[in-house]
Amino acid sequence: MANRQQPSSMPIHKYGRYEQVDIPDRTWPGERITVAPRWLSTDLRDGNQSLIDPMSPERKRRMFDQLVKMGYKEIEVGFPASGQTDFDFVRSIIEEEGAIPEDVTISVLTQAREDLIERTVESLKGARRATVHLYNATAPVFRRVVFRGSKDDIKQIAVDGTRLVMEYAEKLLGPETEFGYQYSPEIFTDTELDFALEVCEAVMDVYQPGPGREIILNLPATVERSAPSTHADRFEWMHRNLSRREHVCLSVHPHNDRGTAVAAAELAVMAGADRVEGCLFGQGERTGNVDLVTLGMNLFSQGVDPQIDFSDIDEIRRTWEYCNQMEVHPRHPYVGDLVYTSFSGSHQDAIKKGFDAMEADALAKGVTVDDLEWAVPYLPIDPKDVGRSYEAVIRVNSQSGKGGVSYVLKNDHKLDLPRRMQIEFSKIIQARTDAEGGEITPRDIWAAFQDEYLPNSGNPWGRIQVRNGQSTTDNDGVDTLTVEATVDGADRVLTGSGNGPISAFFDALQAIGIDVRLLDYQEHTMSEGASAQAASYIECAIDGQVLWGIGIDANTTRASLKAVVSAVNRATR
Ligand SMILES: CC(=O)SCCNC(=O)CCNC(=O)[C@H](O)C(C)(C)COP(=O)(O)OP(=O)(O)OC[C@H]1O[C@@H](n2cnc3c(N)ncnc32)[C@H](O)[C@@H]1OP(=O)(O)O
Ligand SMILES: CC(C)C(=O)C(=O)O
Ligand SMILES: [Mg+2]
Repeated sequence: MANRQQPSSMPIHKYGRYEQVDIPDRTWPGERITVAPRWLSTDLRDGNQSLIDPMSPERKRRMFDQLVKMGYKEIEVGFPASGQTDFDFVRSIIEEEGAIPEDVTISVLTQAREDLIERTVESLKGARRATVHLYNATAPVFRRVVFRGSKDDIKQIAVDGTRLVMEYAEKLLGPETEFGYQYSPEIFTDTELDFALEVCEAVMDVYQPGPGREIILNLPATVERSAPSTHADRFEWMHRNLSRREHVCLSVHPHNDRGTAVAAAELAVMAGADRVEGCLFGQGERTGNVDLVTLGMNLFSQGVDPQIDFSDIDEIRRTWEYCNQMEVHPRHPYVGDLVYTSFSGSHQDAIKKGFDAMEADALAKGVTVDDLEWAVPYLPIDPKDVGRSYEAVIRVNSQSGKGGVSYVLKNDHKLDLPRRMQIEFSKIIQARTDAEGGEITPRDIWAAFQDEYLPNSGNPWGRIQVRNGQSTTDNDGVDTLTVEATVDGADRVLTGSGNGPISAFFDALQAIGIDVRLLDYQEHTMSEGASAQAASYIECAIDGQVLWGIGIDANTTRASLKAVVSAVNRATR
């Protein structure tokens, strides 16, 4: 087919191309992530600084406790020199016995300005483990517009800032504090690579990382501008060229301006990054920081332990929504309201078959479904693993087919409809969703099913209602059936004989002018144990119409007779 697209009127001349990196022997495409990187949550700093209404101390504390509970061991808790609120929050968690677990390191951000550095270090007094994180922008436009200085001037800001952090840490923090240092060349992604390296080296010359003295070099995509592959190339280049690499924790800090922060983080880890900074559900400046939940769950879905507990994702989401006063989008990966739900017919069909196949495999292997590798089409993970139920997995509207409707009946009512009956009932539901629009709930599907096939339960309709039946079998295997029934409102006793109760019943119906021929018959138990109910499904040709009926009863013979009545009544409805 010819491409008929036309040039747009968009002002494309305003934007330049992002430079590629010349690294033809790149190795990252062949790497796999087999262990979780170190995580740092910056929800309380980058996330908080981008809120219309920054978190109150109480909200900050709720978020901090949630992050600790999930297993984050590095948490950026604020920008203490920004004002009293952040400073007091840092003091409050340090001063409250046990608020910061022994193995959790808090970190705080500061600009490279002496007064701010002093205040920042002061906020950490008495902390068990604390990192000061210093940043200054290094990209050309920032050098020219913000700092109005040369490359050397900008490098000097980083060098002086690092020296000041060390001096104030020495002066203000006691031996009880295990002190760490992090430097970020802000706007790394727009900084010339050799200059970013030069600044990082100069910072290291001051800080002198070495055995037992790690430095965290965090290379932020402050504004995401490149493809994740180019970002990865830049990381591989830094990873290869940094000196003292074994004493450097190389950290990635993607923002999501192009919507590819998750990919950028993953490829950066493949390219050598040891650590990822981000926020839950992608909160953060503009389009957000990289989403730590998606990253962690992506590992989980590949069989890699994220070392973070997402098993109650709705609880995490509720806390996040409360603290940020924002809502998670219904399509947000792993957590949105609709992400484990299929409306469309072919998806539902495949999901239902997937669940059935998992059950059958588990049965055949003598294990539980949870012991098997997850293999349900259209569901990348088992919703149960994040605390979701299967209730919302399939929802039915006009785009749905037999798979969805029969999934609801099987899941909610233990009725495993034969395939042709699924098709028959699905048409009934389809007619309704087409006529009324919107979604039909599982409760309404069940009401429609009862009304269509089980009219005797609470809603008697149809020509025949059976009350009692007795059958006897003679020595030749001929069944004689006597049934007490109401036929067209009058009490009748029907008798017939055949080579089984169903054919005997057909014979009895023949006597009152109803011609029934058996086409298919299936049954299954609905539960285990002595009081188990059985479901019988019968497909009949009745006076020229082909119809299904269903009967449910603890006795399989009664269930099959009820199924015949269900079909016969439907034929004359
Ligand atoms: C990418 C990021 O997310 S970076 C983190 C951003 N977060 C925040 O800014 C939240 C907290 N910040 C604040 O509350 C305020 O900015 C404060 C209190 C820290 C400082 O406020 P102010 O003193 O009014 O300065 P302001 O923030 O406007 O900074 C501008 C000045 O700092 C300089 N500056 C900016 N960043 C840095 C830096 N990292 N290191 C050194 N100087 C810096 C600018 O060049 C400018 O200097 P000038 O006044 O000489 O032109
Ligand atoms: C302070 C730095 C790390 C930052 O948040 C950014 O550049 O996005
Ligand atoms: Mg940021």
